Amino acid sequence: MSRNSLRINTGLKKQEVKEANIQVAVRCRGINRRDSAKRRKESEFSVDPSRSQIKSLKEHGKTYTFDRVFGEKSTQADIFKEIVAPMLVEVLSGYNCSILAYGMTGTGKTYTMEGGDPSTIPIIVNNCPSQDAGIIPRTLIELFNYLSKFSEYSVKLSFIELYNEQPRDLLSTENSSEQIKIYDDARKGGVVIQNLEEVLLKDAMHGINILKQGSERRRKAVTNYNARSSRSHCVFTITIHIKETTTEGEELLKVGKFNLVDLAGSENIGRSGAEDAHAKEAGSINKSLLTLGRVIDKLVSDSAHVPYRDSNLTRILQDSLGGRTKTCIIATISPSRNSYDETLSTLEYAHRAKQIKNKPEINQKLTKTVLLKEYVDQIERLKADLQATRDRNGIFLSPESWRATQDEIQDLKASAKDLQDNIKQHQKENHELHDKIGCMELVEISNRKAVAEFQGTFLSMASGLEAAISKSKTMNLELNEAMHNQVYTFSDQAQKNLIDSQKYIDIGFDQLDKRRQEIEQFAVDQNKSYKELYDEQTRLFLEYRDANLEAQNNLNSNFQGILQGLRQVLDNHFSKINTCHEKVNEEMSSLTKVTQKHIESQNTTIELLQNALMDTVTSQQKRRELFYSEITDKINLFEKEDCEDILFYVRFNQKDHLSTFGRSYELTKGHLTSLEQEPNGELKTKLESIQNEIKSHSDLSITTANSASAALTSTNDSADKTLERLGQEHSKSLGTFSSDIKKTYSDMRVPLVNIQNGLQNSLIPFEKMTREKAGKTQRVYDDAMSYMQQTRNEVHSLLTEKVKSDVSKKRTNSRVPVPISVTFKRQKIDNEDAMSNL
Ligand SMILES: Nc1ncnc2c1ncn2[C@@H]1O[C@H](COP(=O)(O)OP(=O)(O)OP(=O)(O)O)[C@@H](O)[C@H]1O
Repeated sequence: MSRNSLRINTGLKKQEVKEANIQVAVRCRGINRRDSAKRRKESEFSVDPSRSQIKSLKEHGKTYTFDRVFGEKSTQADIFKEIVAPMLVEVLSGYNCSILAYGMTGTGKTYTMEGGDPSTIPIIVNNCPSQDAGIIPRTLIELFNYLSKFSEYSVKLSFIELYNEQPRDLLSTENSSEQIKIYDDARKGGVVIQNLEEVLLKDAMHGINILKQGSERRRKAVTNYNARSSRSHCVFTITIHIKETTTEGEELLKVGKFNLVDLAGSENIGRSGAEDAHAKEAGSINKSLLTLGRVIDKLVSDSAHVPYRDSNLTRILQDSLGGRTKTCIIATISPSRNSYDETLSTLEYAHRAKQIKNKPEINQKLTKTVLLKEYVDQIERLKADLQATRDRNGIFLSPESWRATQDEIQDLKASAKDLQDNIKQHQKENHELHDKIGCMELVEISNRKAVAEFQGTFLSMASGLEAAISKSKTMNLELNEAMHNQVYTFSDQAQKNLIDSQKYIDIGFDQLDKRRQEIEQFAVDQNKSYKELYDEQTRLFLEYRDANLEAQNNLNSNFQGILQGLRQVLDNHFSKINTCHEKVNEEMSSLTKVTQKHIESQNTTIELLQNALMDTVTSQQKRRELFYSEITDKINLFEKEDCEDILFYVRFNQKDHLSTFGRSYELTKGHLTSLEQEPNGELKTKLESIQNEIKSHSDLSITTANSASAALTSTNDSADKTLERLGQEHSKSLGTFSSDIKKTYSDMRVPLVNIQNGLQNSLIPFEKMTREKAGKTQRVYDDAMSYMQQTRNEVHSLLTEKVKSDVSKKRTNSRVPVPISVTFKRQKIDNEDAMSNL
């Protein structure tokens, strides 16, 4: 083991460098026993390792994308394979690399870096890392496996913690925390940790044992979130030298450094249950993490001044953040609902850090001669110191040590300057605060006025509340007196006070509940009797209705009987009419047949007569034509002989002949007419007799039909009348029935409405009383709340004054009490809800 000064970034040679973003991975562990039982099941984040995303499931929740996301199923081996192994390769090529585990307390930083609790879980099983072994043991095993190929190498490690901002060597056997110093090397650049022990490792197991021992010495405590909560930041550094021989035969040393940093957990002091010294630890942890956050912000915003010097943590990590180191941050989160805010803040923090750009540079390879020269120089320097001390009295230093001391002084001066800058900044902030306080004081005055007015009404409040208020006042006075020393306890007292008020309000609520139960019982009873009454009325109504229905049914069946009889009479009539009709039809068809025969024989006779007449006419015609042709021939002959006398004679004869012929023609015609007329007269007579016969049959049918129809009509009329009468009787009985029902309804309605009104009226005073009680309780509660708020404001203003006076007192680093924010949850008593429950 050698005590040395560890240079965080040494031996870097100038080279073309490319900027590279810090890699950020997020690991979400599974739910464990300590996560709040209520909220264990449903996480408010969805973790998607395949897309390297984490999404808040709340409304308007953000989605965060990282370089890698590991879900609860990811193993230690996965983390090593995907994050650490590639970085180890970089270290072995001569880069400085850092892995930082950051996250809320209890989320698995130490588990990720070191592994499970080594007192219960073995780190090595069968010469292999156990399932729970973390990054450090896996790195050591993998490193020595790799180095076994080389003949000459060295692996050194150092292990320090920063507890309450103070560095402490976890490898030192002495209680030597005072001896470690962190300062800037003005000449070579970088941060130097003086007097740090470095152990030369023989093998991986050696390194793992050292890790175990150092880890045991690390400060731990039990918190609500973690049974072995680390209360310090710790840096485990592995420095590797590998000898290489160039083609020219020159021996070179390749240097790589691996910083494995397990940061203390950020925590909500109230919820982690940290008290007294642990609250102070937590405050210090949060402070250094806050500085880390500010450094990240400044780096991201490319600010000219990055406040690395504001905390030892950021000084040590200076090269890993925005420097020449390759860095990866593993942000650990819990899936528990309880940790939603902390998880969100870790994700925001990690997301911002993703934008930091480093400029990784490979370390210059050292030649054996240079290294030997460095060692020889160091020995010479130490010798010179020893000699100088031996030769003279007092403290004497060699020029080298003198220069180192000078460096340290320079560093201290730079720190002092930074502090002065900080003081100026704080002064500026103080001025601004002062102005704000001025404004607040004005508000305070008006508040006091309002409070004074309120106190007037407040005094007239119920006696039970007065007791609680006077108790609060007493507690407030006590608080004011003890405020300087008991700021931390104020929260508890205020809480108690609040609990007392809450108790009083709870009693009020209990009474209100009781009263409500009584009213509900009353309402139930009323409802019961109302229901009984209603059931009775319904039963009576149903009985009455059933009786009426029966009567109606009887009436209906009687009516149906009568109707049936009437229908039968009608049916008889109709069958008689039908028989008549059939007879008439039969006679009509026989008459039609006879008539048809007469007509046919008549037609034959007419045809015969017409033929005979035609024959007579034709022979007459022929005779006349013959006669005419004889006459014509004779006339032609006489005309040819030109004999007037003869012609005259002939013509005279012809005239005779003609008149003779005319007479015989008229005779024939008359004969014909008589012939024509004779048969026509017979036929007519016959036809007339047939027609008469038909008419008499038809008249008989019509008479029969008319009498049947008249009988039917009279039957119908009498049936209609009977029906009308029955209908009138029925509607009359129905009218009586319905007016009876109406009357029963109206008789029932009045008592029912009265019952309802009675119920309503009986409820009104209860409603009013409940409303008043609820309103009164709300007012009492509001008054108590505003009084508590005023008390809080007073405490706050006193604290502000305290802060001012502390700042003005030489602006020393004296501890300024952290104002505790007391928030009172306002519970609204919903009158509407209270009433609706009735
Ligand atoms: N991925 C995981 N798988 C199994 N157990 C885990 C895992 N992460 C954490 N744990 C367990 O959760 C508990 C808390 O883990 P750990 O001590 O590593 O948290 P931490 O972040 O280092 O807390 P603190 O900041 O308080 O030191 C331990 O019991 C640890 O074994």
